[in-house]
Amino acid sequence: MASIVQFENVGLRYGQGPETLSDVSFTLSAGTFHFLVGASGAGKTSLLRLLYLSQRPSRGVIRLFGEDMVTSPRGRLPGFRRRIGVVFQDFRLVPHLSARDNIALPLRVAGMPEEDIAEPVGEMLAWVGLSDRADARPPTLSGGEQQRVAIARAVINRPEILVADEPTGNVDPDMAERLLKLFASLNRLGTTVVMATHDHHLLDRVPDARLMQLDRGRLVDPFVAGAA
Ligand SMILES: Nc1ncnc2c1ncn2[C@@H]1O[C@H](COP(=O)(O)OP(=O)(O)OP(=O)(O)O)[C@@H](O)[C@H]1O
Repeated sequence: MASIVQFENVGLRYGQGPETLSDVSFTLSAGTFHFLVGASGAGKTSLLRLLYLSQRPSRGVIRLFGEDMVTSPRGRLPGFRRRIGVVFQDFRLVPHLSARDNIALPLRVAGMPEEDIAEPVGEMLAWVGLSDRADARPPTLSGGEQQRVAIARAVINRPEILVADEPTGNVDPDMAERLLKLFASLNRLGTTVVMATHDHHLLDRVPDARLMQLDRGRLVDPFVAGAA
């Protein structure tokens, strides 16, 4: 399988502080599913930020889609970012847009004709159980509902890479399993998934998922979930 993500001796330092991530090296094959785990403060969100290109490393090499992201001209980064779906820990929904229009955003940005947008958005709303909240704006939604809108927005255009930071942190166990199934079906269609989670119950729910474990900014040797 071709590799879609490669980190080589990546380090990240915020300002003049100590390194938050050190000597992080790994390769993800296209179409794989990875859980990212580690104690609070271990560097999970920081690693994901590097992966979805909102942060540049202080050292090392990051290759996505076979291209070097560190030396790539800044003007090309938005094009790469559009191939990556992101579920942010704090959702980052557009507050004045309805749930429906938040979910439709990636399709509009990609230039999909307006008449083709309603159907996939309706399907996604149903998938995340929010058909009856389609016209609600984020400030009037609960945390769990906002999280589901954020997930629907991240996956609607079937990104090549899906990066999700604690995507089940605000939902009940049944909804967490349902959302995980959504990620797994997207993964079966070819999307490479990296999902940070504190929820260890979910780890054996995705067959063949691998575990990436961070310990104080360093990656512990990966092993297959469930085998440990
Ligand atoms: N923008 C920032 N500026 C300075 N320090 C930061 C910044 N973001 C994160 N850090 C620091 O980097 C370290 C790792 O934080 P990070 O959020 O990546 O951990 P995490 O594993 O995602 O934690 P959690 O599970 O609590 O979300 C922490 O010590 C944090 O204080």
